Amino acid sequence: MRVDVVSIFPEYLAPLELSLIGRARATGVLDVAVHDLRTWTHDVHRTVDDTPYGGGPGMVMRPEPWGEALDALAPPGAEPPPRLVVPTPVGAPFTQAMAHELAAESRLVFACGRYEGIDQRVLDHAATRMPVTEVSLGDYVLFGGEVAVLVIMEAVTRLLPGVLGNVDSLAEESHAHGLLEAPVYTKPPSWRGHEVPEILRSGDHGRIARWRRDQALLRTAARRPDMLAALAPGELDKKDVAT
Ligand SMILES: N#Cc1c(-c2ccc3ccn(Cc4ccc(CN5CCCCC5)cc4)c3c2)n[nH]c1N
Repeated sequence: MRVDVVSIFPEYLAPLELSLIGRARATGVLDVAVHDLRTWTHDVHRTVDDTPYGGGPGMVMRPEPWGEALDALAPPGAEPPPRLVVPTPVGAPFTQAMAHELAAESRLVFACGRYEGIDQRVLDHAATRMPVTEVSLGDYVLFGGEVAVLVIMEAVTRLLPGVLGNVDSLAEESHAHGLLEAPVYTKPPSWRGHEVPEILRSGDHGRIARWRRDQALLRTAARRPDMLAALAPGELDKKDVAT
């Protein structure tokens, strides 16, 4: 997968060189390039923003540098065109399902906005020649899109072939089964007066699976009743609701 990221703070994306993403890059699974939007400015002050039409707080990112950046990174006629991913407070919620969709793409271009956002015409023009996805991490307000790109890139990279050694963990992930995961434990068996639940040390895999399912249901009911309500009919088998 080829990924281009455009930002006025390219150094914010330095973590993309670390850990599993760094290894995915080193092994060729992932090819990432980070670009400074100011590369595509031509004035002495390298201006990327201006006041909003219609008034309102803050500044808006000018369309011209973005237009030239996207022309350079996604030349008209390039096949297949990349998917343009734009983190924004007004985007669709980023979910594990969306992470899977993005992981299936061969090319992604991330546009990191700042200030009050990017002139809408940039997205409208891009949409005439490539798929555009406006995405939000959640209902809270960030300074810009860079942190969102780090989150999205981590969620997507985990799904790429060969990145996660233990593919079982992908299959077991809560958002794959619609429930939150059960609590996890490791050695020592007793720590500061806290014991590992005996069931997990019993070796009885059937009872352990039952216990984990029960814990997942309890957690989900307590913390994410929306996920419980969204479970497909039949996902909760009779044993789950036994008293
Ligand atoms: N993903 C994601 C995000 C972002 C995100 C993503 C990208 C950018 C680019 C710029 N900002 C800053 C910003 C902050 C608030 C507002 C809204 N205005 C506030 C003042 C009155 C008018 C409306 C706009 C722009 C961004 C924030 N925030 N939260 C997420 N989950």
